[in-house]
Amino acid sequence: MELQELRKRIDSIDDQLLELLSERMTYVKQVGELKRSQQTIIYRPEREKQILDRLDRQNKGLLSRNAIDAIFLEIFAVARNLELPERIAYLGPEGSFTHQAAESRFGGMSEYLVLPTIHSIFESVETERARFGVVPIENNQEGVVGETVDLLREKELHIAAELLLPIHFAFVSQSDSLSQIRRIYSKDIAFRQCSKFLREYFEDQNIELIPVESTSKAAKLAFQEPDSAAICSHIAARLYAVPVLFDNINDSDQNRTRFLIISKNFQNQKSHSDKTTLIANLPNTHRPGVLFDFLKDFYDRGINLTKIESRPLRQGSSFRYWFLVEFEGHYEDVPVKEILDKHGNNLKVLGSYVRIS
Ligand SMILES: O=C(O)C(=O)C[C@]1(C(=O)O)C=C[C@@H](O)C=C1
Repeated sequence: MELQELRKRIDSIDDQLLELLSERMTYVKQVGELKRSQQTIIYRPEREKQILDRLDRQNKGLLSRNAIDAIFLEIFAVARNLELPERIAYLGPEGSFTHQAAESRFGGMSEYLVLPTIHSIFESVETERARFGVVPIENNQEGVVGETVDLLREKELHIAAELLLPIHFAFVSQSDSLSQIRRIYSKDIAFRQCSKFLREYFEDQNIELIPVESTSKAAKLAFQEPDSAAICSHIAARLYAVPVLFDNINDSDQNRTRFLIISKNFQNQKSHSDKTTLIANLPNTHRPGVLFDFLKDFYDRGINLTKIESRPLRQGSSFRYWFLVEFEGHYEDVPVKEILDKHGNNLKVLGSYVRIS
């Protein structure tokens, strides 16, 4: 087929897509009105997951699961905006991986509040300046983000969803040739995680590696100084319009960060694969068997634990701990309810949500 004919067909399909999307949005608007009259929650991650799973099962064409997710998550984000525009706070600066994570779930059209600390994200959600907050909780190479875990215990907020972002670094520069590059900006940790690439391409050159506070600042500097380069996220490269010379330069392809979407007064309905996060303040943990007995309650009911993290109680000079516990299942599942009833006041459920990790 000729190019012109191919484009004519694409145009005709786009017209149909637009019409269908508009029709979809008329129903979405009605859902929004229903939800407003019943005062229920707009964001329903478990419903979105159900749609994505169904489309994936039905899919016979060229689109991969990732492609379907990307397209439809953007449609859901537009739909939620139509139902009720909701502000989302994320840990900045703009161009950070948390920004990339927030956009992957809430789309390009949402209103964002960029805040400088994890504490300020929790506060903005607590005071309802933002409906949702996006914070990192752990990286599979570097471990847990202690501040997030501690604030989950301190504040009365809930977990609405989790999301996983592959941490892919890009090498960006205005310069056409590597030999013209004099300096590379990035965060310390990014230099560490891209050491093979740096060795391979820059070992023999006299290049300065300059650590800065964020990879987005690095991208900005690379934009301002043509004889420099930056190692940064895709979103930062796009934000500052610095050309990507090499993509995915990280040593390990397995580097992933897990983020939480936090909210006030949020409860998810059950889906087929949920995860629950809770805080356990067990009394007398210095005595033998206290933690063992608690964990045995999960074992006895065949509940799979996915994470346990101990954090200091910060009571006087003692070494005592509380625990962040995560497991497969929903807080409304009978075996989970039994555990919650048994340990009552010692547990605080932060939420059950669609399991991704
Ligand atoms: O089904 C709903 O509850 C909707 O609000 C519709 C819709 C969608 O676009 O399909 C939008 C937002 C929700 O997060 C889930 C699904």
